[in-house]
Amino acid sequence: MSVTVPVLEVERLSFAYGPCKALDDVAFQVQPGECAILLGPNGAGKSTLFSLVTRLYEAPAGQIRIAGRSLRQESCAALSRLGVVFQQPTLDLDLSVAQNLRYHAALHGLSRREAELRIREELERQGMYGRRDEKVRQLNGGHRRRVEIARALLHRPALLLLDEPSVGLDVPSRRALVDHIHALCRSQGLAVLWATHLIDEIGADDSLIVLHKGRVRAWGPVREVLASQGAATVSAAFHRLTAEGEG
Ligand SMILES: Nc1ncnc2c1ncn2[C@@H]1O[C@H](COP(=O)(O)OP(=O)(O)OP(=O)(O)O)[C@@H](O)[C@H]1O
Repeated sequence: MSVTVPVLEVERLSFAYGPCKALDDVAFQVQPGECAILLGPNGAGKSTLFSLVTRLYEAPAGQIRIAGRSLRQESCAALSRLGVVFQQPTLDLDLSVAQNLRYHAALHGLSRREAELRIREELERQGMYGRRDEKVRQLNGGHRRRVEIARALLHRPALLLLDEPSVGLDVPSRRALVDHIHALCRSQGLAVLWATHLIDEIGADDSLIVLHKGRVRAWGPVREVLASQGAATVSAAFHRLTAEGEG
């Protein structure tokens, strides 16, 4: 019997900024092909968790494994399996789409030939290959996001981290982004950890990780979290889970 290694394993993770406990004994897993939505009110600890998974900060307590590799003990191997789209766009506006992607491919040590093949593949997947020679400045927000996703997937990560990537997008661009990410999970077996405030971005087959005041209040498939809270909607379950401990 084959055992699937989780793409992301977070175990007993805690982190504090001085006296302020930002994460307290956080644990969850994301499996291949799973889209896990990280929901939490302001200050819940989402950015701190992302900073630890991307190794911007070192976790003093707990363990993070990406595709079975410990972020602490095998950090290069672990990080090479990670793609990230930050909330703030990070493309160079004065370079073309292809130039931005080539730069990223070089950082990941891809050969020129391999880089060109993957750039084509990822941009075609996003319907952006015909625009590869345009400067990023000429693209609208939705198209820039697509380029960022193509870039994050260029080195074929097992795990894609999305930090509120739909902020600032209009409704059709947001819908297209949500559909696209879900299609990638299904077709590529990509695992996604997606931080969002927007409950309408959640699909029926996604899983939820609800973080509040640094602790995981619920983790599991959407329907199980709804059932555990006796809630009809994600919004109602979220309000129940995050009202606890207020005041
Ligand atoms: N650099 C810092 N120094 C001190 N405290 C911090 C720092 N960054 C975050 N915090 C605190 O840590 C806790 C978690 O913050 P974090 O930014 O991770 O939450 P978040 O869920 O990302 O919030 P938001 O949705 O508002 O971005 C909060 O109480 C916050 O005030």
